[in-house]
Amino acid sequence: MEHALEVRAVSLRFGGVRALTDVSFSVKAGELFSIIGPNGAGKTSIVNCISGRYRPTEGQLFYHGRDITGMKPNARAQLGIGRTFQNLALFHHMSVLDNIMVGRHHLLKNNFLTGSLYWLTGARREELEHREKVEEIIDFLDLQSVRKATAGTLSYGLRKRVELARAMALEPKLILLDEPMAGMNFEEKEDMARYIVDLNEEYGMTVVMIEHDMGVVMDISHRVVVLDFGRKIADGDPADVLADPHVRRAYLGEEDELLVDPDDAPDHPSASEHAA
Ligand SMILES: Nc1ncnc2c1ncn2[C@@H]1O[C@H](COP(=O)(O)OP(=O)(O)OP(=O)(O)O)[C@@H](O)[C@H]1O
Repeated sequence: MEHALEVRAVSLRFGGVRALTDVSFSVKAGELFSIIGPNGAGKTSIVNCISGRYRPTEGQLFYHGRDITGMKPNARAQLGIGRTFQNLALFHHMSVLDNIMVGRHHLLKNNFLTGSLYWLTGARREELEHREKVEEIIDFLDLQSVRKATAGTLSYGLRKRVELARAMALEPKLILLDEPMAGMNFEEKEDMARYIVDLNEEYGMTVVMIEHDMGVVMDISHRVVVLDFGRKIADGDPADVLADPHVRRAYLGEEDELLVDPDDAPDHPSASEHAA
């Protein structure tokens, strides 16, 4: 499988704070890949480096073999890298439909200059195509009943779903999800997990997700990377990562968060066998 993303020896400093130190990992095209780690481990920092919000102090990033280290976020979005944010970034006064349409602006070929020639140019056809795509996403994420609602009036779980819809509207090949299930109740999490699996499987999107809910991460991820104090301490398939003694130690004191016992996960050695 081709690498969709390669993070090569990335370090990031904010003054004296070392948010990331020499982090390397790669994500294969079509993978559902998760980034985990205790609070302050550097998860959002690495996602911001991938999306272009932050520029690494050292190291390089490659997207399908192309060096994107110095590229602006917009240029990365045009290449097919989409994202959602930890804190919702919706236009609260706008409808669900319009919020999703905003997600397509990178794909608009016609602008206000050609807008005056609306009926003569391809602008009308283009708008219809965009509408169709938006309707497809609304169906996929079961947002029909709220499509005209003002985004700010929706429940938190629904707003997270609209944010996912807006990120999907860009038709990314790689989607970065920053805590897509944070603040959700059990049912909302189950729904969101299903949508994420479906967009990976049905749309073939490569998914890179930060998520704190270990049960969900271990359930749906193909591979996992673990950060601690800005350094990578493990990566591999979920069962191996759970059984890794470094990972278990990193979560000591947060043991309640490591909800899945490695002995319950299928087809892997126990922590003690692994350590032996
Ligand atoms: N803009 C910034 N300026 C200064 N320090 C920052 C900035 N962003 C992150 N940091 C620091 O970098 C480190 C890693 O933060 P980051 O937000 O990436 O961690 P995280 O794993 O996403 O944490 P959480 O799970 O709490 O969201 C922390 O020490 C944080 O305080």
